[in-house]
Amino acid sequence: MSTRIAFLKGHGTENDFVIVPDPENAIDLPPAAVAALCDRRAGIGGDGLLHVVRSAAHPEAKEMAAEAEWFMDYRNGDGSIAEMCGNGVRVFARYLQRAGQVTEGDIAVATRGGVKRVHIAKEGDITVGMGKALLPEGAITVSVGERSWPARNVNMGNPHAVAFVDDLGHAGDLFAPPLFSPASAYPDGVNVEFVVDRGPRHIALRVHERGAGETRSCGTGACAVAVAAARRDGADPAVTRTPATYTVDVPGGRLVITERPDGEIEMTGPAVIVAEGEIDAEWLKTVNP
Ligand SMILES: N[C@@H](CCC[C@H](N)C(=O)O)C(=O)O
Repeated sequence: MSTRIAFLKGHGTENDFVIVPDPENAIDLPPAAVAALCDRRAGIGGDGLLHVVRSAAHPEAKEMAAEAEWFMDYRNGDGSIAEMCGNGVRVFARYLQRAGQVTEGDIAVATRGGVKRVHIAKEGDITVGMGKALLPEGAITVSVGERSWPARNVNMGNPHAVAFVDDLGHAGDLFAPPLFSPASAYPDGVNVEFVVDRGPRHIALRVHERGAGETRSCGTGACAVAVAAARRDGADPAVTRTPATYTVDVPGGRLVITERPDGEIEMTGPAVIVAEGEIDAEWLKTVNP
């Protein structure tokens, strides 16, 4: 392996990522190396890492290679693996565009949550087909300190608990993960969203992400809260045959989410590459001996 490894840094509504292009899947990135790269003091810093690999070169993506040339091997900032990242997939597409691997228009990206269709507009935002939400039945409770709320279980490929609150400040500092019950609802942990109304079909959230802590945005989380809000508001596009669009304000910006009558969810938002550089492979070896 060369002594320098290329990286880029990007964000989508301030959900920020270290991007490691590795078309042939030649770079060893165990959890400790990912956590070190995402460390905001001793590393580059990021909520997560986007390992950019050709689908054909990755054992988890080979079967998607005919449909999608590139695989988003997404990792959380603590090194754990997640099924899907909505902001990440937009940033991933922006990277491919900047690298000349794709042009504007429609592309497909393989993820652990399946192949996602991405539209890169000529200027500005990127739209992702996020698939359908699953809404498992069962009462969920989310707690922070002395406060508890009923929550909606929404699966966007990854798990979410959505709690409507009176005030986003009631979620406290979110330094520790919110508690949830029953534990059996989320055997692999959960992303927790706290939501308030801002106006008709306009909501705002704070999120505590599994594997990252409180972040400035979560794309799958924004989709989960839009679906939970729609059901609460009596808007089920499958029943009304009318798309439901929600504007979701996150601490780092704004996402627009539309659920169509067939259940497919589209998310539109920005994706920005802010820097590129080189990782010292010798340093990486010290955190990944
Ligand atoms: N920030 C992401 C979600 C990343 C994965 C999540 N932390 C998990 O573990 O499920 C997004 O924009 O969707």
